[in-house]
Amino acid sequence: MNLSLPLLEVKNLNVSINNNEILKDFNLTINPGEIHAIMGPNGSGKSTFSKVLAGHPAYSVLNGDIFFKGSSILELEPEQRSHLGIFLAFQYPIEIPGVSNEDFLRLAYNSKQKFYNKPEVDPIEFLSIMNEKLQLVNMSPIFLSRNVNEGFSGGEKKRNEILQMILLDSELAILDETDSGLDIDALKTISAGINNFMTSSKSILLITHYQRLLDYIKPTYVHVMQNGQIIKTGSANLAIELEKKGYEWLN
Ligand SMILES: Nc1ncnc2c1ncn2[C@@H]1O[C@H](COP(=O)(O)OP(=O)(O)OP(=O)(O)O)[C@@H](O)[C@H]1O
Repeated sequence: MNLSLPLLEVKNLNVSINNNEILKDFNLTINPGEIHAIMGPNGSGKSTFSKVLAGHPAYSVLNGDIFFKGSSILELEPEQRSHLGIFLAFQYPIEIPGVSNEDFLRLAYNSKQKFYNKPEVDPIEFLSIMNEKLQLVNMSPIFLSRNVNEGFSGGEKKRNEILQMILLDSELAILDETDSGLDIDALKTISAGINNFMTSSKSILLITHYQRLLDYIKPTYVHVMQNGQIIKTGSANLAIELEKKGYEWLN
């Protein structure tokens, strides 16, 4: 991988849903090794941005482009984006009744293996891979035999998202309010898992409302989003300032 190339480059992106323009001339560049946090008031377009990156079909890109590792991804299906290295941990992870977590994760893992012409793993090999990953997020193997997210508590769902992220080893991890619903110990465990995942060739985009997550995962940049645009960028200190002063002073 070319480390001098931005991992993600979003240029003048305008996005609408149901004829409502949500992202307006949105620009963001993320280089390998960087952690970016996006904060901002409710409804400012943070989740919309994350879903557009992952290729959610409900959103229309009216203008602009998204480059991942130097190539436009606008025409790519969500699955192709995922194989290329974009991972989105959902704000509200979905339940998949009737599908075991283990089967789901193995399918996702093998689908990526296949994309890169690598051998697929059988259930026994997969379990040995998973045992190591489960420990990283302090999850019991019991969760592998349960159906995907079905009946999981809020925090368990978030933990399961991070497990998937670690397994797929994606280069760009987008974490949408991963800290919400986590108890104090889980926040520390999950943060350690995320920090462990991070390398100089990967990047993380954190969407969060609270500074506390950034005590554990140190951002390179903190951005404030408002009305579909980034209106301010600063260092980790900006998050501390926002916690004290809110968003009003920025207008
Ligand atoms: N299907 C839709 N139809 C109409 N408007 C929508 C639709 N989906 C999202 N929006 C609007 O887009 C705007 C941005 O929503 P988004 O979820 O991206 O905000 P957010 O910054 O992530 O908010 P929060 O901090 O509350 O999670 C909101 O005003 C929302 O109502």
